[in-house]
Amino acid sequence: MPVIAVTHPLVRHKIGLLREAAISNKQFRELTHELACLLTCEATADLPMQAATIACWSGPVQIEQLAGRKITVMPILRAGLGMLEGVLGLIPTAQVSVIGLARNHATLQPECYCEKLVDHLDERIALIIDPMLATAGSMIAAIDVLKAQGCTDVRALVLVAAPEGIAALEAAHPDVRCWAAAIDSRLDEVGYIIPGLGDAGDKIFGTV
Ligand SMILES: O=P(O)(O)OC[C@H]1O[C@H](OP(=O)(O)OP(=O)(O)O)[C@H](O)[C@@H]1O
Ligand SMILES: O=c1cc[nH]c(=O)[nH]1
Ligand SMILES: [Mg+2]
Repeated sequence: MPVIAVTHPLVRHKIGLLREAAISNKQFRELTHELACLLTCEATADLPMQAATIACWSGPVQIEQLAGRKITVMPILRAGLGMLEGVLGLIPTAQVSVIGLARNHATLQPECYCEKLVDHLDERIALIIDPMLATAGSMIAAIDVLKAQGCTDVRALVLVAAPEGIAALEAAHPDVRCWAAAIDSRLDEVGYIIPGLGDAGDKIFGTV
């Protein structure tokens, strides 16, 4: 099942706070940051571990370390930037691949205006971050870019997903798992998620 609803009580509580119409930019940013941390825990729960021996104060001790492939985090500009520090706070050695996608308001198709990827994507796990999965056009375009560079383990973290976007993502990239803090009811006639959050980019950056 590519889209996984995260049902942790802290996630459910914070998503509820995020829906408040009168929320300030500061509060929206803070909650987005906190939710990104919580989603990161869920999306990395199966990372492989390896044993190592270190010098502990009491003598040699066997510990566990993260093993295997390195991670790249890919924020989808702009709104994905609101989740970046939350992910990097838990995975500080991750490298960041940036993609700028703006949804055309008439066609709802994503238009790419920036792409700066790290190297060796075929050896990395990718965590794409974006608060909103609406039609999923933006997420699918970001995954297309990563797969074209050979990335084989792509994961996505979103705050709110619409059923229409989930269906489109599952059809386009059935191998990609997506962790969502909430799955909402539907899209409206102009492609906004209902009940949703409104325009996440505007709320994070203070634009209208
Ligand atoms: O699933 P989709 O239908 O593609 O819609 C979701 C996209 O729309 C929003 O970005 P937007 O294009 O508004 O850009 P912004 O982050 O700069 O505000 C959002 O952050 C997603 O990237
Ligand atoms: O509901 C939506 C849909 C797309 N982008 C947003 O920021 N919000
Ligand atoms: Mg926007």
